[in-house]
Amino acid sequence: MKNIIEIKNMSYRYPVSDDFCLKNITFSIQKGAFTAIVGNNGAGKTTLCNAIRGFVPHFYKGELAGEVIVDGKQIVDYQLGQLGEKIGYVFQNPFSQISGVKDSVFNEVAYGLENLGVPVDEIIQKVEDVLKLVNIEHLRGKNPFELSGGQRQRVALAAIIVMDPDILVIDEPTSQLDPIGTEDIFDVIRLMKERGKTVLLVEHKMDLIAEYADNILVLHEGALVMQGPVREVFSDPKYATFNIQYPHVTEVALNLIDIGVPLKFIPIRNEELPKALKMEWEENND
Ligand SMILES: Nc1ncnc2c1ncn2[C@@H]1O[C@H](COP(=O)(O)OP(=O)(O)OP(=O)(O)O)[C@@H](O)[C@H]1O
Repeated sequence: MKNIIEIKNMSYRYPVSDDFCLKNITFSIQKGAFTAIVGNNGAGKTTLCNAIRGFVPHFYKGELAGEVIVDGKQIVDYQLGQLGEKIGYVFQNPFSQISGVKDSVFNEVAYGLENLGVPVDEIIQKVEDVLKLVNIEHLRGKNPFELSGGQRQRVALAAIIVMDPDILVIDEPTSQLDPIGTEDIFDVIRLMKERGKTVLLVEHKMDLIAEYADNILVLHEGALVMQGPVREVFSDPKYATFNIQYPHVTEVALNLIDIGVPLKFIPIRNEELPKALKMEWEENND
């Protein structure tokens, strides 16, 4: 499978800062993969997303070293507009994403397509499909500024999905949502993956990462300290050294191991803990 994103020895320093907030980062992402970026506050997750979508260095100047390659082309050789068509970016703060010039959710979601000059009947069809997908049909007539944070997060996601970009970079899409709303958003993201989209997601909810993502990048103080399939990273004792959350079930399992309860493997999804206990028990009682 082709690498759609390649980062080679990338370092970045913001203009006003003395220190590099991203340090010598190297990784690649295959087309169609769902990758979660995790790390403590200030680790550099949002800055890394901004480097991938070209805002570093096109918008935030500063000092960039190394290479950022998207779909075979260096990021510095793209126009920001070209990158905007290829990469849909959903902001951490849904309040930043609302355009402020549209008076209904329907028109807000249609806005990007209108700017591209897409024929009206096509716009209507696409917006209807996406409103249904993200489960906000009932909000179509509402003013985006009257919505709750969670509703705005859905509208922001819809406004990006409707543009049909190859890559989705999503920064904490569920911070304003309750557990049900959160699961709904992850279902939409899963659907995007099934449609062949490459997804990069910053998220603190590790249970959902364990459930849905393929790979994890672990950032710590600007360095990429671990990368690999979700199960490998959560099961690696090195992960514990960064004081980042685990999936709840993994936390419970590690506590059990600590007090001397052996497990056949380290579970990362809820349904796996009984399995790990049962396998261990059966092996010892044959
Ligand atoms: N515009 C900026 N100018 C200068 N420094 C910045 C800027 N934006 C972020 N930083 C600094 O860069 C570092 C990385 O910040 P970043 O927002 O990328 O981290 P993060 O992992 O996304 O954190 P959080 O989980 O809190 O969102 C931090 O030390 C932050 O203070």
